[in-house]
Amino acid sequence: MLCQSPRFLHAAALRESLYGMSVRLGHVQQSRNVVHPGLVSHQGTSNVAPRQCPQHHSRLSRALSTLHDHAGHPGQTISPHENGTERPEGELKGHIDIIMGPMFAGKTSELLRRVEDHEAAGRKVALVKSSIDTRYHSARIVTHDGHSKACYAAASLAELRDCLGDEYSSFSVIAIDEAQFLPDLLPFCMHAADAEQKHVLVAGLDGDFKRQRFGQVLDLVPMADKVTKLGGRCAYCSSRALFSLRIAADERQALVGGADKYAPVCRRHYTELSELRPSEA
Ligand SMILES: Nc1ncnc2c1ncn2[C@@H]1O[C@H](COP(=O)(O)OP(=O)(O)O)[C@@H](O)[C@H]1O
Ligand SMILES: Cc1cn([C@H]2C[C@H](O)[C@@H](COP(=O)(O)O)O2)c(=O)[nH]c1=O
Repeated sequence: MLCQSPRFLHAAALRESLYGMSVRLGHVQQSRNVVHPGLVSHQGTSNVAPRQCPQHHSRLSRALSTLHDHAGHPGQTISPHENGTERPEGELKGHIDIIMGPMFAGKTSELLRRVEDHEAAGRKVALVKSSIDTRYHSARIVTHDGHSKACYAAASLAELRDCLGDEYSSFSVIAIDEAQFLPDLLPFCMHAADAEQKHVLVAGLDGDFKRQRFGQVLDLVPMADKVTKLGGRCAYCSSRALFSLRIAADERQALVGGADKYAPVCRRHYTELSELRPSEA
């Protein structure tokens, strides 16, 4: 099977694409269909001898040989199975999906929906939340409208891994809720997706009540395959809620709570009401 991942590109195709790139830059010297500087005949012929630029040629050769070493030899393909990670045909490959947004936007509901889809497809899912979140239940993920599912609760993702022991490798999907509270979110997810080829689902707040970065959720965005930003319904009008307004007089970034301490708000109500927030005594 020819894997679509750039890492496993057929080495010959890789060479071709590099030549193509260099042609556009006018740097290629020894392709049969290159007319220097950077003109390619559609017939694949040229009556102009390609001009050699030793400096560029050796740089390109070095780059190609490095890629060659990593991508295999011409005519050879590398399948992901050859890197020592056995995965049955049709299984998922490394992937990171982020579901973010303010409180009450439906992040947990969406996470549980995707978990159920994976389970229905026969994949084994480890569902975990930060153990800081004890709002509704210590060992269940519970949505604000009462849906719930049993989960692991851990202070960190390293702790989850230790707790699962040898069983960890049997999970092809890791689903994480309340991701903003997990201190090792970024390294764990990168390793799980890049090295272990797991499908990682992450749900969490992108910003805190001050609209500042919260934990490592935003750091994961450049690593993600898919990012979904959900919005809720403003508690004070019918507009889309983008932010979490803290009603409680507490300035600490981490303050576990629900509708007793927070309300989902639109931009206008966030701006107006956050100025009126009671401050700590
Ligand atoms: N102020 C609120 N108090 C309680 N439940 C709410 C409130 N606003 C919305 N909800 C309900 O919560 C659901 C979303 O819950 P959930 O998936 O747990 O959201 P999130 O994980 O983004 O906080 C909504 O579909 C809605 O039914
Ligand atoms: C905005 C904000 C929230 N929190 C806490 C409050 C809740 O316990 C969770 C978010 O839960 P949800 O599933 O997204 O509803 O985070 C906080 O500690 N600090 C904040 O600024």
